[in-house]
Amino acid sequence: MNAAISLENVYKTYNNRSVVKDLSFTIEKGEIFGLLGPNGAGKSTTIRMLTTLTKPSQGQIEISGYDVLRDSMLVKQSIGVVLQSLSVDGDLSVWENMEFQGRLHHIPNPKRQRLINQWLEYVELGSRRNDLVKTLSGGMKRRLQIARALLHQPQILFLDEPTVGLDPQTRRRLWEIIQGLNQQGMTILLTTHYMDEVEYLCGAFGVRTAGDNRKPGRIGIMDSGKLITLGTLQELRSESGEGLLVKQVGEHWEYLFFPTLREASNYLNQQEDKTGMMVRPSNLEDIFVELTGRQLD
Ligand SMILES: Nc1ncnc2c1ncn2[C@@H]1O[C@H](COP(=O)(O)OP(=O)(O)OP(=O)(O)O)[C@@H](O)[C@H]1O
Repeated sequence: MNAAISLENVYKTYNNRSVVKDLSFTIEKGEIFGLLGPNGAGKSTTIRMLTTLTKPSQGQIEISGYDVLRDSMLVKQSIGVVLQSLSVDGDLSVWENMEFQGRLHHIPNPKRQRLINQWLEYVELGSRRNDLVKTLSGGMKRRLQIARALLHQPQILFLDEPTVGLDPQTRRRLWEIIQGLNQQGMTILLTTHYMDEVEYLCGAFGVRTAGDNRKPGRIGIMDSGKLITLGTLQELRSESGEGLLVKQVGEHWEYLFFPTLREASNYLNQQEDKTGMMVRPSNLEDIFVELTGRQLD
């Protein structure tokens, strides 16, 4: 079995209300997987269950072949976690934050020093090692969080909305860092509200180098606690329709999916009155809105 992450009929219930319902899917080793969903869909709760921060109410979760309930220590050793809240200590220096994490994981010296150096260089914070974390920008803090999560050499990295609140340049730099980790073989599960993030990291726009045999990442969309679809960007587009006719009706827009762009164009050409109509390829946001019936905040 080559699964890095596997969920089987997982539920999470708070006060008799199931906020995650019958979740089953598998993520392969080395895969990059984007979990999308509107606010309250259950993405963070799912990440919290996968990272042993909260227990599933029902069902089975295995991480690197270890059960999250029975073998939680082994699970913790095999994962790195970057959550939404910035959990780095602002009154410590960059290096001290890394030192603290290394000691928590009982990484002996000189290996600890070597790994701290290696990961700070990787996230381009080597020159800021002695600076207090509170003097860093939001993007630098996020990079420090990633470096810290990787210090104990996990095989799987969980990122809960890694680029929220960051400017476009900083977001792109983080994408490159995340993609680089995946290219080195790291399994990555991220949640996000940003369609372009998923399209870049899990879709057709991710940079592929010559001889790069990686498969495109997969995307899961959750809504009201359930996984409503799962596949590569291309699979999701084929399923919903690759061609889209956008039509203005009064103050609203209607979206009509067609199997191909050509079929959408043919339909448009057959219309006597083409006012307020246009045809274009469908994208992830169209599919998201079609499936969840609403847009992300
Ligand atoms: N500790 C808790 N106690 C009770 N309800 C909770 C708890 N944690 C989460 N919930 C509820 O579970 C549902 C799913 O929340 P969750 O944070 O997992 O969604 P999300 O998809 O991550 O949303 P967002 O995109 O806003 O972060 C929400 O209705 C939330 O109010």
